[in-house]
Amino acid sequence: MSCHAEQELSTPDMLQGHIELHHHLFGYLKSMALRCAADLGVPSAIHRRGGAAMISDIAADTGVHPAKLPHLRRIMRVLTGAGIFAANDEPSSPADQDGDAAGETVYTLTPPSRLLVGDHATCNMAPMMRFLVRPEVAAVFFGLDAWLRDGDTGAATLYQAAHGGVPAWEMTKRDSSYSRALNEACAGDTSFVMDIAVREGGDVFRGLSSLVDVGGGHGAAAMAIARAFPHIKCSVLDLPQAISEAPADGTVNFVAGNMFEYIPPANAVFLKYVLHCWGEEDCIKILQQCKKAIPAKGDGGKVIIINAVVGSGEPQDNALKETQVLFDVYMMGIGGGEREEHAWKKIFLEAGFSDYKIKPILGFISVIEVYP
Ligand SMILES: C[S@@+](CC[C@H](N)C(=O)[O-])C[C@H]1O[C@@H](n2cnc3c(N)ncnc32)[C@H](O)[C@@H]1O
Repeated sequence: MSCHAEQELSTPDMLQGHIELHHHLFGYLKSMALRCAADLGVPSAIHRRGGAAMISDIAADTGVHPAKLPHLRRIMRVLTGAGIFAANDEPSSPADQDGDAAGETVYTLTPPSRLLVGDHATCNMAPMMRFLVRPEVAAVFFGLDAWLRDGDTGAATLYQAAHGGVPAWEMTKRDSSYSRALNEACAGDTSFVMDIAVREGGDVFRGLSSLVDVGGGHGAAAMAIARAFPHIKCSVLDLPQAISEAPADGTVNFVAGNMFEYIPPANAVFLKYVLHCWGEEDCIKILQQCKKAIPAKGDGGKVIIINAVVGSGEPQDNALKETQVLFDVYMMGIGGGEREEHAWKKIFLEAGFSDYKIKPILGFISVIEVYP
């Protein structure tokens, strides 16, 4: 039996549709190839060779077995096609992969692979690659259609539906390797975003003498703030499973606790990438606790949020819009979502705050100051 489309589409349209479907269906191979290159340290290897390297150099520097050189070439070919690396003379067909000509290919870095050079201290995004393709994370989205049809899940998130009812932040308690991978991913991303936040939105920290980073994980944001503004006494509040593995170097004070119950007092509460993990009601509860922790209206207290504000920032190109949509679906999986300004405003007002100010710093990522 032929499918419906075969009777309706011209042959060129069928071919095009077939190609595009495969492009999307194999999309996960790009994610896996990217994770592989990040784990092998390919971007750093190219960087150490002065920014340009042949496949044999990359293999030698990353510990790839010489017998696997043709396979590494295939991976590099996928990633070059995806814009992660650039190549001077990319082989034109898979049949050329093992030929001599392919041996001459010189790979260079592009902006995305430059973000994968180095370690945490130098803004490394590699831990995020590792985390986002973990089986526990990918598994969340396998049940999407069933979850959408199911009206009986009550408050259960897609994450819980995929993990036998266990919420995301309970999983970090049960599985220390998952917890470590998440915290390392957040720390890598944070060191990158905080560089920009301090540069573009640093004014929000001026005049503060103390700050508590709520849901601050391993303290990367608090440490960045303490480095840029040494007079601010910075603390981090997070769940015990995150705090127990935090690298305490004395720069910031770590407190294990639950933000729904108590937040230690400070001039300002800082929340980076926390509220988009939660639905509206939970955000209001968290912000009510934040309000109790800061000085009252007129006494300089505020909440500083770093999160996406959908539709904010410069006019958006398609890649940025698509990234925003993907972030939103990912957060939906955990039980939250990305918000437009009107949704943020509703939450702030319902939590008892009187005003707010949004400053876009990186695409749709903004610094939001919220005042009692
Ligand atoms: C997406 S991560 C963001 C981490 C960090 N702020 C960043 O931007 O890198 C969310 C953090 O919230 C923490 N968290 C979740 N539930 C919490 C709770 N009830 N109390 C305190 N922290 C919590 C998690 O452990 C995790 O570190």
